[in-house]
Amino acid sequence: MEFDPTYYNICSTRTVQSEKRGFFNEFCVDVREACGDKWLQNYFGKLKSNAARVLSIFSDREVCDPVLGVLEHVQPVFKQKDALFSAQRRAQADKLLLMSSGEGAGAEEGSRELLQQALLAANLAVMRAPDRDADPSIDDGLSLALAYRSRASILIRLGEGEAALSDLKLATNFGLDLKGSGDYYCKMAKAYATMGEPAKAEISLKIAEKLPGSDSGHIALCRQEIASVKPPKKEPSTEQVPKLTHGENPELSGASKVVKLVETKDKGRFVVASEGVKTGDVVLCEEPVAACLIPSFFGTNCHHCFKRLHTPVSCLHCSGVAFCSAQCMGEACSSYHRFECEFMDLLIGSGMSILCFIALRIFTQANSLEDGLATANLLFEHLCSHEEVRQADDYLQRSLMAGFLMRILQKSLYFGRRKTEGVNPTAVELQVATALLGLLQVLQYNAHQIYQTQVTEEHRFDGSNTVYVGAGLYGTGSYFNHECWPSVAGHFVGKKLVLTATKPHRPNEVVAVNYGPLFIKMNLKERQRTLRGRYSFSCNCMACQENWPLLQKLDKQVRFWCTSANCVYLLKFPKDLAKDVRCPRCRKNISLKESVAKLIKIEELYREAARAMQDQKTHEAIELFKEGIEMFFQVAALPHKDTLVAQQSLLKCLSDTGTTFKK
Ligand SMILES: C[S@@+](CC[C@H](N)C(=O)[O-])C[C@H]1O[C@@H](n2cnc3c(N)ncnc32)[C@H](O)[C@@H]1O
Repeated sequence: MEFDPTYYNICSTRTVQSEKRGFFNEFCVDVREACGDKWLQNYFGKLKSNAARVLSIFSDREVCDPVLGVLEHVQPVFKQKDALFSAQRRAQADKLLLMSSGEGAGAEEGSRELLQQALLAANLAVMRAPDRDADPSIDDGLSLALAYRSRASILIRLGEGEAALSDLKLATNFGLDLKGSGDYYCKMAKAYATMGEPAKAEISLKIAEKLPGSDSGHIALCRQEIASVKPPKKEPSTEQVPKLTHGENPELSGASKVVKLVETKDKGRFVVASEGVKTGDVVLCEEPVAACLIPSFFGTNCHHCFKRLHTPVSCLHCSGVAFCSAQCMGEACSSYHRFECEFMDLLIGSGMSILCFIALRIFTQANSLEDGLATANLLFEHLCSHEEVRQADDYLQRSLMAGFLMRILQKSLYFGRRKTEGVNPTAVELQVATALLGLLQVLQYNAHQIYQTQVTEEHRFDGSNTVYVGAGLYGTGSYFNHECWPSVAGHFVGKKLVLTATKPHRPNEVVAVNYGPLFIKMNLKERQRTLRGRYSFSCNCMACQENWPLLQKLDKQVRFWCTSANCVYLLKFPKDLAKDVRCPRCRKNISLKESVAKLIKIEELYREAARAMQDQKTHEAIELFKEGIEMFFQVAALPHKDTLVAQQSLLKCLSDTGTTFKK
């Protein structure tokens, strides 16, 4: 397929700027107008290195004025804390909690509804409350601690003891002197009771009794209440980190020993089976080098581990991001978030893509500036960036983004206190901007979308949905090439990328992922256009070579392998099973009776697996699909409608063992 530069540019632009909205777009347009075509094509477009490009945008007179002019104005823009708002939400939460206790018998539903509303208000109170003593004019500087305490009471009523205990602990951490109060130990006792830990509940009550001036009446009432507590049934987590089949490959971190890396001139480096891979083998289980949550999920998912939020814990300085636990908050705030915190709304408002967030994160999460530089340079050196197809416009846009991100780092004191407030980069700042430009190039071709599965209350599969919550860069995951029908299924456990074989692979057979265009949904021409534009290659996979039809146009046809030893020829379903067929390749007469019998067995396995899915027996379904698919590839080849559906269903089941959430 011909290279289409206009389409390539549209695709490429999207990887820097996710939306037309946002000031970064205007910034690019202004710079583009100022520099003119001649300079862009004849000078900038001919520069040979990222260092030269970055230096050029800061120093060439054709562009430096608008560049410095805009970057000069970079200032913190973030969601501030608001103690008054927090106190109001807390009062609302307390009132709703009180109202829920007033609901009479038989009004359990209504009470639960009120408690859920109370929890929402308390969550807002937590998110907007400033750190201890940051605003002493309201709540004596204790808004945050009070918000946690209020939320703990609601959680106890909701039967969520563990979360309540964590909030009580946070309330004391943020300044409430609760340890001398009988009420605190009574709350702890109730929390333990809902967790099914009566011994710990009793110890808490005993402590309450021993406190000076303890209210024995209140404690007795509490004991009574606890006696009638029925700990709610806890749904066991279905999330599992699988083990790599045959252990980790010492030469390919995160990958199994059943695969290896090879390289060819036309396909670059890619992963193939080493000895042979069976259906269901786990070939990759890898943490990202860096991963970022998409901004539209900042209110619903943990900024650090991407888990769905229930009782958020806030950053102590901004209200823009939320964490699922104090631990995630601590890890993020002592690392990348301290640099990103005050600039989050500016970054979002710029309209930059998720890939730009990842580029920035590689620096903000590093232990030191030197580590950040080393990681970024290594990634640029090792991952594909397709410098050969990049146009001058594209380089300019990416260089401007690199400059903007470097400016954010300057303003967030990533480089320490600077001698001047001006933008003009120092030598090391230029190195960072250069490395950022390199990252923006490799991320375009190597980042992975991160998914979670949304399941309904009623059923794990019926009505389930795949939700794209973030993106990440995976060191080994980046070496998997594409095919229009992948041979592995990808799912995520948190941010871990797991790839599982969905068919058997012979030694040296490509282990391929899918970059988006699937043959079952998109025709050959569209796929080729997308892959050319987005990933700069022409696909030559079997689905493309043989131009397999879309799933809806696929009939029930199946092609069987010739059964004579070492012959690799595909034969149509025989017209008369009683008769032998002649293979045109090996010229032998063979019987396909056994192959057809196996196909009948395979179809039965697929049906059993589908029934297991209907009964929500995920692991049973996985085993049945694995057995059926493995058997299919012994006797026949794709495309075969039922096997394609079985492979897709296997992916659904595997995703169900990863990160899922209920709405
Ligand atoms: C994520 S990287 C995969 C690793 C890459 N082959 C390398 O050497 O670094 C994506 C790039 O690999 C190449 N690629 C992926 N699948 C391919 C395929 N089926 N045929 C040819 N090139 C492919 C394209 O250049 C694409 O932009």
